Amino acid sequence: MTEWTILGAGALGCVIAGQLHQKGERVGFMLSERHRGHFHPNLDLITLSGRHQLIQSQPRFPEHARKVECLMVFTKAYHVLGALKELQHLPKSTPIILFNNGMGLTEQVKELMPDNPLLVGVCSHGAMKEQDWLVRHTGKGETWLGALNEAGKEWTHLLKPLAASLGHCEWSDDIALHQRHKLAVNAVINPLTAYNNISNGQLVEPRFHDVLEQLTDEVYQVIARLNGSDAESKDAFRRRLQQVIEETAINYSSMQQDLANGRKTEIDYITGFILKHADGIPVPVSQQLYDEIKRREA
Ligand SMILES: NC(=O)C1=CN([C@@H]2O[C@H](COP(=O)(O)OP(=O)(O)OC[C@H]3O[C@@H](n4cnc5c(N)ncnc54)[C@H](OP(=O)(O)O)[C@@H]3O)[C@@H](O)[C@H]2O)C=CC1
Ligand SMILES: CC(C)(CO)C(=O)C(=O)O
Repeated sequence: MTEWTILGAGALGCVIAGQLHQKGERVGFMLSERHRGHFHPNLDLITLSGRHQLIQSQPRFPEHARKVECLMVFTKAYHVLGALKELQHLPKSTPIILFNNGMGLTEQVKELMPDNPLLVGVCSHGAMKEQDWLVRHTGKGETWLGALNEAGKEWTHLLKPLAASLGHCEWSDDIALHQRHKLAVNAVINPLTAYNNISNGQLVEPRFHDVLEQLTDEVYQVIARLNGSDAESKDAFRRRLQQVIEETAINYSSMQQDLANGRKTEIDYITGFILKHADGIPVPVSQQLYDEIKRREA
């Protein structure tokens, strides 16, 4: 049985680790430097039903990389390259699955890890870190897996244990399409909620009607052009967006939380992607939100 190594023991990484562990899978955490020399308690995962599940796991650091059998990367997008660079001893045969939100890292990861099987996971589970080693699973979602390079295509067998543990996991031959699908929702909800310091549900208030409409339109046009014949209709995108807003109404988006807590956001990989691919499509709202959030981040 393959051991899953979780790089990025934050909210989502811990929730996925917990679900794998619950199904009897072997799981390990590859920790960041700040954890070295500290006591590592068992991970306390609060499941969707509110039950506490304690997960015992052997903490690992980059010098243990040569033993890693399958690496799942759950760091924020801006930490992915730095975290991978630390794993100099990672075997070239070890598959690496990137789960970060946003896009724009693919080429750099391919350059950095040219021999490893590379995959992407697009995951819509919800997770919240309440404190170090205490994580809450806040929403059940889907997981899509796809290859980033030829070697990655040999790892479709990972689906079975992932589907058994996560409730859903399917293979996609066009994983970038799934990434853009998710990115489109994030590119509307995240910067607007972060900029206005509001919960997702507050976006339906009349004062946000016009800006929400305009941003939805900008993001739709950019993503629809990239998706070509696979593009959803604008109404379908609106309905999907509305559904996420309703289902996560009481939640604060990850970007709102990052900005409100003085952390770096993933704006470069979400709104930054929209700006980069606008290619003549006017995107004034996206540009203004991007500039303002970058200014506040600094
Ligand atoms: N939370 C959610 O519901 C969802 C999140 N996502 C995406 O998943 C990704 C992770 O999100 P989330 O779990 O919320 O983020 P968190 O900030 O909670 O977790 C990220 C973790 O990465 C760790 N990390 C950073 N650098 C390194 C390193 N060099 N080596 C090892 N670990 C490192 C951090 O460690 P430490 O701070 O301890 O040093 C932190 O624990 C993001 O891209 C997010 O957008 C996608 C879907 C849902
Ligand atoms: C779907 C959404 C917007 C939920 O808050 C999210 O993925 C995020 O906050 O990053």
